[in-house]
Amino acid sequence: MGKGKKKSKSKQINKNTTNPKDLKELGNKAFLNKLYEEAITYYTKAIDNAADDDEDKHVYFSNRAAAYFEMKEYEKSLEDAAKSVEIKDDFAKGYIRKAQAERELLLGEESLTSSEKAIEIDPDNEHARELYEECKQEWDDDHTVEESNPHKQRFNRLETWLKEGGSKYEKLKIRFYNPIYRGVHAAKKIRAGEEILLIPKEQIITLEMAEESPIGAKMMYHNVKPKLLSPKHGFLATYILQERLKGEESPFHPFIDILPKTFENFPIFFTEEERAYLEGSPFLAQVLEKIEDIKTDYDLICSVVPEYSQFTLNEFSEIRMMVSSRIFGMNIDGKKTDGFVPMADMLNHKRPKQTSWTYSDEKHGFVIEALKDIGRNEQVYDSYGKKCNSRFFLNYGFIVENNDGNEVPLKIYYPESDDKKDMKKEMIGDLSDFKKFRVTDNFNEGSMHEFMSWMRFVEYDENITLLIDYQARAASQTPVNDSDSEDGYNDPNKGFKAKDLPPLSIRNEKKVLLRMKLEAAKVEAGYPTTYEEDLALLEADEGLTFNTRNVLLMRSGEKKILRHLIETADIMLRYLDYGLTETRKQMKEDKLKKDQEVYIKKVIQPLIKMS
Ligand SMILES: C[S@@+](CC[C@H](N)C(=O)[O-])C[C@H]1O[C@@H](n2cnc3c(N)ncnc32)[C@H](O)[C@@H]1O
Repeated sequence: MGKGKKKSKSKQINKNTTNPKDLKELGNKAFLNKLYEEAITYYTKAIDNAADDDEDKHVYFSNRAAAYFEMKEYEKSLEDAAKSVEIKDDFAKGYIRKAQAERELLLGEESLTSSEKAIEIDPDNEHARELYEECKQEWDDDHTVEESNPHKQRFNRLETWLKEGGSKYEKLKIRFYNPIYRGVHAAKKIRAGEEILLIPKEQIITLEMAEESPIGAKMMYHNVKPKLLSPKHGFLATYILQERLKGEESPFHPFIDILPKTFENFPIFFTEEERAYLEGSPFLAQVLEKIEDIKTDYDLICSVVPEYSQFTLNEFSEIRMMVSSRIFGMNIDGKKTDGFVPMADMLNHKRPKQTSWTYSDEKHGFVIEALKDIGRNEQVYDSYGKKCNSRFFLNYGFIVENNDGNEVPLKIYYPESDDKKDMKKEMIGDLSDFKKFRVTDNFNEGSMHEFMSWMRFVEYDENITLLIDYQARAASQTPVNDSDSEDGYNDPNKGFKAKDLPPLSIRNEKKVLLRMKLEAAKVEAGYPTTYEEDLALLEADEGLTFNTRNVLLMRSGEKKILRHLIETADIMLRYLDYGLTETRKQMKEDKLKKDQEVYIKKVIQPLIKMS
């Protein structure tokens, strides 16, 4: 390419020149000014006018390759770069341009060879070396699993099927991290707002298809749907089980063939030894409940459709979990449905949201759009949402480290000694003895406000008229969502939900904090190991498997929340004994977490002022 000092020379060149070298200079000048089309015109004229023995002919092609590259016309760029090295086969720059164009055209192997050739010719060429290293890294990362691996071959067949069926995802590629764990990466730089995937409706498996399948239709006939605990999962699992039996006869065979075949990472399939790691964790009950729920659904289906027993409970359970880890909820042609979307289901989870998906009636397919720029080779994620690790673990078989969506279930009963509990139950129109919460380690969250409000309610043993006043106020002030209401306000009995109670008194708040500490400590005491011991086990990482490590991450996450509740209760109980000035002074001295500071300002200080 023309260097700076040549620029001034080209200024004097007549634009109508026919001299190839001058035309090349004019082309270079246009190129430097980013006038690529103009540059191409000059280089083309240089090529056309060049004599057979023109010693610069390979440069004209190579420069035009560079201009085409800038215009993202990679095929033309490759053609010119190839021509340039055909003319002069020891031209390193030509090989660099060839490698660059090949890389953009996703010809990984070719770009590796071309960049290697450029280094061979010019070992000191930094640019060639850099390019080669990038191409090599990309190639290695794209080929952790050999082409001959059956998993890889199945995937190649899926891609052929998808593309022949009209799916479009030119900027995406699949990477295998191991034969069974895969993810989607950017094959090229992706810009925010770009549509990166389109899967036509015909390649989507929907709930309706499952309901119309031979066994699905029988299930519908026997009215199983409303009785199933997880109807959509049950029907979609049934569809996959049937199609799997058809083998290559199934129109969805290429998709069904790439679905996971092992499910050991899902807690419901843990061995006794792995399950022992869950001792004391409230999560264990969720795992057992899930096993029971799946069995209940399976037994129900078998009882009305006897041929269902051709599938074992274990097969049903596996596919049922596979469904929950890959299902999409969509609206197709105005109808809400659920289903499998090949390729879209290959995106792994990460927050914050980097892509967004929807079914587009207009495009007649499922589309994914990038919300941010995504660099070449970066992994492309889908956010499965802010969820507690118990949900990720149970339904998807993985754990998010440092997850800010973690929760611990707590059941809070009215105290045995509460002689006003019947009145309270009536007041809120809920006769149950307890309420279930999922507490978090952030008192600023809405769910924690509800929790604290309920604690205040059940622990309140002072002047009951105060609660009655809240009920009356809530009933008269809460606008309804409910369209049945004529005056736009709630039914008086529905107004008070015990979830919007502000701090009531220092005495009540102290009882709340003590109770919170007690409940958290009760759960904590159920684990055979402490939080610190779990952290040490994770740190040492000796003999941990993927699953046992996940359990440790899971249960230590629960303990972290419990610790926060206990620690916050201790701090707040101390603050409730201070005067207002002292709270301010102490806040400066204590190392408080953000939510604890807010709690002091919003709860403790107003209570002290009130007293
Ligand atoms: C919708 S699929 C994604 C594609 C999947 N990786 C595959 O190879 O088929 C969901 C499954 O991917 C895995 N997965 C997704 N996100 C993950 C993450 N952030 N960490 C670990 N595993 C993840 C889990 O096994 C999960 O059940």
